[in-house]
Amino acid sequence: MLASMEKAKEEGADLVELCVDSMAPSSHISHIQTLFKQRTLPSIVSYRLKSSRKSSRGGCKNSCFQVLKLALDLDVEFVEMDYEVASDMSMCELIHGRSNTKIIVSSYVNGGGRPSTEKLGDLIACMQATGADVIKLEIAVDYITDLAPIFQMLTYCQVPLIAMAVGSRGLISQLLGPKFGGFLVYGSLGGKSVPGLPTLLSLKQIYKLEHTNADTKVFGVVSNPVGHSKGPILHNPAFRHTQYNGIYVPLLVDDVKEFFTTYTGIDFAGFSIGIPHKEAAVACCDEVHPLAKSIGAVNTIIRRPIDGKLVGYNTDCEASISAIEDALRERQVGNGVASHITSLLAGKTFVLVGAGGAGRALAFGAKSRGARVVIFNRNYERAKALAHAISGEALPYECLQEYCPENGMILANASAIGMEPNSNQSPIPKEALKAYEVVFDAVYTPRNTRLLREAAEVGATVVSGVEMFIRQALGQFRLFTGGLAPEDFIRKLVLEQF
Ligand SMILES: O=C1C[C@@](O)(C(=O)O)C[C@@H](O)[C@@H]1O
Repeated sequence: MLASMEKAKEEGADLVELCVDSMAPSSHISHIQTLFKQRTLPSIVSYRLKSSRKSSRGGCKNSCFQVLKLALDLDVEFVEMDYEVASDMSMCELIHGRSNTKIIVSSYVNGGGRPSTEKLGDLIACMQATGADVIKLEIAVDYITDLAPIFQMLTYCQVPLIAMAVGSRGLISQLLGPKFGGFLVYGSLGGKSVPGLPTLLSLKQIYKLEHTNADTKVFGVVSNPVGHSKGPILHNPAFRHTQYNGIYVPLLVDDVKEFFTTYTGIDFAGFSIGIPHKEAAVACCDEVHPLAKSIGAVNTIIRRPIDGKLVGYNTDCEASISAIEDALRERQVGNGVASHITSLLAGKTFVLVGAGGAGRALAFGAKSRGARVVIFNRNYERAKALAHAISGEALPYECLQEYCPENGMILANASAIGMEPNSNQSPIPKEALKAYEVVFDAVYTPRNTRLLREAAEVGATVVSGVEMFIRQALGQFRLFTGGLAPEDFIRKLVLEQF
């Protein structure tokens, strides 16, 4: 524990929690005393009866009392105990007789479904009556929307409150804790990923929560899965660079409609929309930009400050098409062809894999530049519907590998094939790539997908999804902040991090 404490110090922790219940039954009290005395950071000494291995056999309560009393005697900064322990008469005496130590009383709430603010309020009042200085609620949540009452409690509760929502959908209970007035935030040590817990390193290096306050605007990427998104490592530093008071967080959303009808506050200011929500999110907007409307997919939603209305945009279209056009232009210049041709895609065959949100953006973009768009998608019906919408062509997915009406075509993968953890996959065999002049992959994790590697090997010009990612994010940043995006800064940052 002392070694971990040193590690926490190196990673920038302000204080650590010493979960003594994990060591108490087997360790001699003198070892615990040594730990308390030799602590090198302010500490919370916690002893949970519920998680203790011996609790059912009794005796543990004694050990709990003994350890907590020792922590109080040694003036450890915080002592944390279960509500049940704090309500015990003999503990009450200790709590009221303490000198410098602050008491955290905690309770685990697992009601199933969204907890009501009334229920939480009542619980907090009872817990406060024990003489607690700080209340901690650990809450099991099934959906990200279950966190709304917790943010309300954090905002309005008069007592210092720690909220910790358990599980991967609970992550923002930590990241947005300080914005809503939470007393402290937990992070995991050593970059270790624990569902629902940010790493301490990400708190210090990416989110820098010390800069957030009640006025901080909340932005985030609404996606499922969401862990792959590099949005947080781009937008958070960019906000700081431009001195914009915002935070950008991963939002693991199951039901996009419910998300937008739950988080209606003006502080939830803007969103990137990722897989698989780009099409469903259109219906959540009060207004949709004409381009996004014709595409039928939004990847950006902002809450308009003047009236709180949700306005949807699509920055994927311009981002992906302009990246492909730039690559074509460079290739032509490399081949000694004049560089002033404006409609580089006109008359070209543009083979698109995928007919979801990103696929729709590419299809509309390519069509608007005069390309002949041919769509392949595992779900053929969806391919046909998109082809119909843009007056393009759809072919069965099985035909992709033989499809070769001409050479010098453009291939764009807008499906998730090849995305981590399935990075050994590619939508098309290497041999078939010889028919393509430019190959684009919307997948950006990994940066160099199997498709791009193989395309480069057969001599195609490749366009990475990272380029699309950067360009769509530049567009989003402008919409989020109303100001210019620091392009050079963002490019450098993303290329360093990928
Ligand atoms: O497709 C993407 C990527 C993204 O979903 C992300 O992973 O951060 C964010 C979206 O805005 C964008 O259109």
